[in-house]
Amino acid sequence: MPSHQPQVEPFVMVIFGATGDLARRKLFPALYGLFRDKKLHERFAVIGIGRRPITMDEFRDTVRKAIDEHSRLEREEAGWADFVARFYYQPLNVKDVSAYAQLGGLMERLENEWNLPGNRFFYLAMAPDLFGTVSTNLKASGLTETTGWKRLIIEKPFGEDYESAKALNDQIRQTFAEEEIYRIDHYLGKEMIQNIEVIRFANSLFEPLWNNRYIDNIQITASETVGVEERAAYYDKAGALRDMVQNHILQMIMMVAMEPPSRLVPEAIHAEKVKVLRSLRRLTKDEVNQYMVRGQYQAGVLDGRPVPGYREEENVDPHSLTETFVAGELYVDNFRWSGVPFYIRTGKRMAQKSTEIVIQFKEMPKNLYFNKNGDLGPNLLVISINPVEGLHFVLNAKKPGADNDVVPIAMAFCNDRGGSPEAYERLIGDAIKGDMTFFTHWDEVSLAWKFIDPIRRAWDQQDESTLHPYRAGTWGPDAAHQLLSRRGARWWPSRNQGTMPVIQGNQAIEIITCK
Ligand SMILES: NC(=O)C1=CN([C@@H]2O[C@H](COP(=O)(O)OP(=O)(O)OC[C@H]3O[C@@H](n4cnc5c(N)ncnc54)[C@H](OP(=O)(O)O)[C@@H]3O)[C@@H](O)[C@H]2O)C=CC1
Ligand SMILES: O=C1O[C@H](COP(=O)(O)O)[C@@H](O)[C@H](O)[C@H]1O
Repeated sequence: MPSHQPQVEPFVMVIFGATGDLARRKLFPALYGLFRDKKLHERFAVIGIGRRPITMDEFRDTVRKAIDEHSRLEREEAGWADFVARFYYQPLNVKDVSAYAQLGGLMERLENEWNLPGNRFFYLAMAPDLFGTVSTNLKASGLTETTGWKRLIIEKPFGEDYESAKALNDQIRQTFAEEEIYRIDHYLGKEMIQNIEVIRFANSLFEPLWNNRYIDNIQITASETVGVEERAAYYDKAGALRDMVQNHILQMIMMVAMEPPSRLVPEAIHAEKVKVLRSLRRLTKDEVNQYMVRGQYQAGVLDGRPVPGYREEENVDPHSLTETFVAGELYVDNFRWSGVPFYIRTGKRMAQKSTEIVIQFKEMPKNLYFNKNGDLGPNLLVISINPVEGLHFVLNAKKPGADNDVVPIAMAFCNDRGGSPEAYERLIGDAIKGDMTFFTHWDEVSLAWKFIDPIRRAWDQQDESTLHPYRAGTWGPDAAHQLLSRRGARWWPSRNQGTMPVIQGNQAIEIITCK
């Protein structure tokens, strides 16, 4: 959470890839939400770029449909004309540097018409192999020479390994300085991810316990029920390790494990996050299969309907060895976390959509109380990120009315306000204010790849025998459970729409918490 409140200023935003899926589903609705909540300056304009030769009116129609279908806010006629009048379209092939002159002409015209001071946003919402080209061509055509500021918002994936990410970064840095580059990781825009810092650093309760003396293990789950959908061309090359672990999962580890920053400013926060990645234990080739598990979904049943296996999906190589599931036991080798396993798991076609972080505290030094199964469950702090947003603190207490039975109870906070801004809306709003707190610094990207690359290389050299199959609709392969059971731990069941089943002995106890 930034302590300062930067001002919003007038700007022109150029969206490269404005006729694509991301623009339609996320970017236009985000701009509409910001507009409706009066978080944009009254003077702004948006230029959409794509190759297809559509007119400005057709483009505005696309924006309207996008908002009707995907906005968190119902579109209102009042104010609509004012909003949509700011959208313009310029057909352009981004590979053709000579075509940028037309874009420059349009930008200058709009800057005059809307009395804009030359603040320029360039949003790269297109295939990653075009990121570098656009950046280079923007400079070559002089569009980044401006009287105001210039900022680049760039989508994932940022490279496919350290070398390619570095090459891309070097290319972009020819045009934009690090403090002008806003690398999106949409997980950092999620309400409860942003809340992790607040929970940790605004409560004196947690800081003394937030270390290897009191925490037994940390579990991070990002499970999905969807399969590869229409993204096979990208996903079959990327796999879950690059798609989810390199960015979102490592970001969650950084948020949980970082030291308190000296001040709530982006530089101080990034510096602490980077230290976590520097302490993250890198795996040697021989250690990879000891600490990491990869899996691939097979046909199964989800929500009562049969779903195909990964290799049967459209446009997937029928012999693909791409992992759709990753689990791992990671270590942050510093004073605070030495010896505490960070268990991670992420996958497609799993039993539930759930993004959740569970902090499991250590057992009492001596148990005076037992529940009827003869044990006492550990205290848990559960941070629910998606689809439920909330916080559960699981404690032990006397079962009401019973003499000696102890049951888990939960102190819960549930964010069920509904209609709160989505990740993209928060992040675009931050970028407009010039607040980089929840964007990824190059140091984070590069260190993340340096952690991922040896795992990727090891798996790329292995055959099918280390790719664990799992049935669609389950919690992944057995090997992912064995990662924990060998240390006497287990994955805590995901909280599901308001209940948190806690398992003690072999019995699941439902703690009713939120509606
Ligand atoms: N879709 C999503 O939910 C998410 C997407 N992303 C990332 O966002 C980026 C965009 O993804 P997405 O919107 O799905 O992609 P789409 O394929 O749907 O859209 C691609 C866009 O790029 C334009 N385009 C392609 N080539 C050129 C060119 N040579 N010159 C000008 N415009 C071009 C297309 O316009 P036209 O066809 O008119 O040329 C289109 O507007 C990717 O980096 C992706 O990884 C990240 C997270 C989620
Ligand atoms: O970045 C990505 O994230 C989504 C999952 O995001 P969520 O907000 O729904 O948890 C994932 O489906 C996609 O493969 C990946 O590229």
